[in-house]
Amino acid sequence: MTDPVTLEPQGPIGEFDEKRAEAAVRELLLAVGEDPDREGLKETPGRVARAYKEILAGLRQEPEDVLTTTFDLGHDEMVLVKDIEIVSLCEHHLLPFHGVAHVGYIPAESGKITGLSKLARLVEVFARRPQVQERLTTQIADSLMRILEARGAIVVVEAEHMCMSVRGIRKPGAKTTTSAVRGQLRDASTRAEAMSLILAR
Ligand SMILES: Nc1nc2c(ncn2[C@@H]2O[C@H](COP(=O)(O)OP(=O)(O)OP(=O)(O)O)[C@@H](O)[C@H]2O)c(=O)[nH]1
Ligand SMILES: [Zn+2]
Repeated sequence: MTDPVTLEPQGPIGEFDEKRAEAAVRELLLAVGEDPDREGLKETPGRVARAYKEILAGLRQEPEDVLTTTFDLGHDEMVLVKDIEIVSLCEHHLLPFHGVAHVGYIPAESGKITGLSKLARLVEVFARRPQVQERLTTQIADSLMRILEARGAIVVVEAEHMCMSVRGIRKPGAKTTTSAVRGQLRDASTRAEAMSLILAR
């Protein structure tokens, strides 16, 4: 039998259906044996729905939406922004993973540069989606190459996954590091320079 929920109007792809999220949270509370109508939980489905809307806002954004401001500064050497805090949602368990991203690129020959804050905004676009850390890392690097026509890109993400610390194997503090290196940053010496800047404290 077809699930009646799937027959409801879907709206445009990517639209967040707050009512549906609310109903799902109410259902989850029932499934765990709670009473969603008790005083303390009455507002919870609505709160959780709004929280997910915020945490998953990147689903309704494209990298092109944020890498908008570009200047021609004639700077053709590496630009690196370190320690951009990230909170994302592991797509396997819908539990957060959090840590930092380091994002660097070598601008296009033309000197096309973006604002520094836009690099952090780019990270947010991809972090605020159901993710795996590897895909988050490569999507950021690939967007820099494609949209800024960068000659090289390097992205390193270090994160702790709640699905590894609060459940399952329960290893709080374990950090996962992923990297994506593109274009000229694959050259051994350029890559080594970038990594030493990233690792410097
Ligand atoms: N590669 C990768 N794995 C992830 C990420 N986030 C979570 N995982 C892993 O996804 C895997 C899912 O494994 P399953 O065996 O299907 O699920 P599970 O039974 O909940 O696994 P355990 O966590 O080992 O209890 C786990 O090993 C998680 O640690 C990520 O960003 N990247
Ligand atoms: Zn997980």
